[in-house]
Amino acid sequence: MTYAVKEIFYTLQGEGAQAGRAAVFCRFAGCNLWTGREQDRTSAVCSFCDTDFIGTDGQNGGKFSTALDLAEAVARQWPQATSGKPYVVCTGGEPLLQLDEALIEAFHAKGFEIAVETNGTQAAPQGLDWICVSPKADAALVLTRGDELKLVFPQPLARPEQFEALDFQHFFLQPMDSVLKCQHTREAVAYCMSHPQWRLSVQMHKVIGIE
Ligand SMILES: C[S@@+](CC[C@H](N)C(=O)[O-])C[C@H]1O[C@@H](n2cnc3c(N)ncnc32)[C@H](O)[C@@H]1O
Ligand SMILES: Nc1nc2[nH]cc(C(=O)O)c2c(=O)[nH]1
Ligand code: SF4
Ligand SMILES: [Mg+2]
Repeated sequence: MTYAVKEIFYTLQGEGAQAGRAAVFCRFAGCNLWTGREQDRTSAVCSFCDTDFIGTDGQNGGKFSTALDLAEAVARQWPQATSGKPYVVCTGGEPLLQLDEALIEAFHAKGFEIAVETNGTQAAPQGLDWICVSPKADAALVLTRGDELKLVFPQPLARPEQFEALDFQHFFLQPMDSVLKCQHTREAVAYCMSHPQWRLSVQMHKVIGIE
């Protein structure tokens, strides 16, 4: 299996229950809900994406012909001789189009705890340590259990009530980043205050200006 990776970088997780934790981000190229091209955005199933996931031309990106090659490239970004469990966040694009059990084994063999950020339209392979599902209106949800459900808000056709009974430990609303971000944030705050099952996820990395 060849893995197409847009970029690999070391930063702090900016979102959800693990926000503030040091992590290597492995951003896979490609998504099943948008081509990534601006001219296709309005007709895409997912039209609010904040990420460039086309191609393999980002920092440390490339095509990796084996799971070991990719795991080594990720491990090179983790600081040497530190305390704390190495942590990799697999994202994209849609990581579950590519992340397979061979790669999970290779990351584990390098000592990594493995998280995934997924749109929930694909089944997850065995062995992941942290599953964050972010459902999208108009895309059938296949992955209905995990560690956190992080709903970009508001999506008129994907309301929090549709997901509140699913099997997740944490439920987050993440204000949709767009020209209306401030309004979306106020609406998410109001929803969390009236529905305390839900917590607010502010995209911390954007606030503090890190990757
Ligand atoms: C770029 S996606 C990649 C992973 C996967 N395809 C997914 O959608 O979960 C990473 C996270 O950013 C969120 N996201 C994407 N665009 C956003 C936006 N405009 N505002 C807030 N969150 C956004 C997604 O919902 C997801 O939780
Ligand atoms: N710092 C930081 N945290 C993140 N959490 C999820 C991200 C993503 O794009 O999947 C992301 C990201 O791009 N940067
Ligand atoms: S599913 Fe994720 S990567 Fe794909 S377009 Fe939507 S937010 Fe972006
Ligand atoms: Mg991001």
